[in-house]
Amino acid sequence: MTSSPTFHELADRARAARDAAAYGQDALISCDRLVRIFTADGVEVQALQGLDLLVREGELLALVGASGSGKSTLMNILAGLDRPTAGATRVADHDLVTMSAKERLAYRRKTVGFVRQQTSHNLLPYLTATQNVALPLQLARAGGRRKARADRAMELLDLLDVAECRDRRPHEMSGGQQQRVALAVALANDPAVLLADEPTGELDSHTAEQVFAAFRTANEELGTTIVIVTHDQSVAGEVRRTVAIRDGRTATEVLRHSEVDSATGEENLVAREYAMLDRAGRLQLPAEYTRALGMRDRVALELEPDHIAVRPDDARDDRHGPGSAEERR
Ligand SMILES: Nc1ncnc2c1ncn2[C@@H]1O[C@H](COP(=O)(O)OP(=O)(O)OP(=O)(O)O)[C@@H](O)[C@H]1O
Repeated sequence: MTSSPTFHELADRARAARDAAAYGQDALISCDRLVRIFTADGVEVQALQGLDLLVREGELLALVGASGSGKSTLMNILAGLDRPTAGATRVADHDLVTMSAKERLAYRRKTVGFVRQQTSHNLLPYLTATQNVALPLQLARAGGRRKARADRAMELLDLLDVAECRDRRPHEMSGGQQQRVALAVALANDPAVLLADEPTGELDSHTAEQVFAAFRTANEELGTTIVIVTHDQSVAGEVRRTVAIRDGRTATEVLRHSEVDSATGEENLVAREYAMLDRAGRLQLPAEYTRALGMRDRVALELEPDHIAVRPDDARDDRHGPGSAEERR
């Protein structure tokens, strides 16, 4: 039997709860129980169902998930293009729920950059690469005079390895070049966060690799925090953190770190899968795991000294089932 806590223990617990950092305090992006409900033809679709996500400054993170799991909905909210139905979300100290229309416009121009899947949606067709990159600087009234803006544009095109496209219009560039120029446009105002929704979705694998390398360069050289939605396994497998969304919630995460093999001296990327535990204690187990063990509806739990064991329901028969004679007693 557990003894009742002493007065001092209770006082310590109260102090610890008070001093505990508020959720997401240190994060650059924080999504707290985000809900987004769409109503189409009288039917409600819950695109986000209490999604929690924290992203630290400087991270390069991949978001993966089946079609319809809520990835684009989340990206549109983070980009300031849409509002959640409920929940809280902050990006670089901007509260995306209470923001006024004017603040929202400034947020979209200065705080976030966005790269879309469709190459044709990212660039203005009648402007050259340099002019496309200089435009957001002009709109944000940043970047100084015309010459200074052109210099900044050239610097970015150079960094992303598309300097040769400086005087070309989009139709004179390949799909991969267009996406790298689009990345330069999105980075022009030095955004705190760069969002990309399937930026390599229309490209062949070799070109996709080059475009992804440009994202990595932006992250490493400019320190930009990047969130990329992708179906591309080679992208998802190369970042340090991949977050999987399922049914409008963050379900699992894969974290990767380098380890040096002591025998060969070779550096390998080691991956480990984690499940997300929300503040209500809810956990989503990967479907492959529960299917493999035939788990559904109810599972057996055991608290061990250093872990919690989750096992198939061993009482799934009439004697012990819900409403059984034993339970009713
Ligand atoms: N404007 C809208 N009106 C009604 N339903 C919507 C709207 N936008 C999204 N949905 C629905 O919300 C759910 C999540 O959609 P979302 O586009 O976020 O998924 P996704 O994970 O990005 O999918 P995909 O990988 O196919 O792009 C889907 O069921 C979708 O049909």
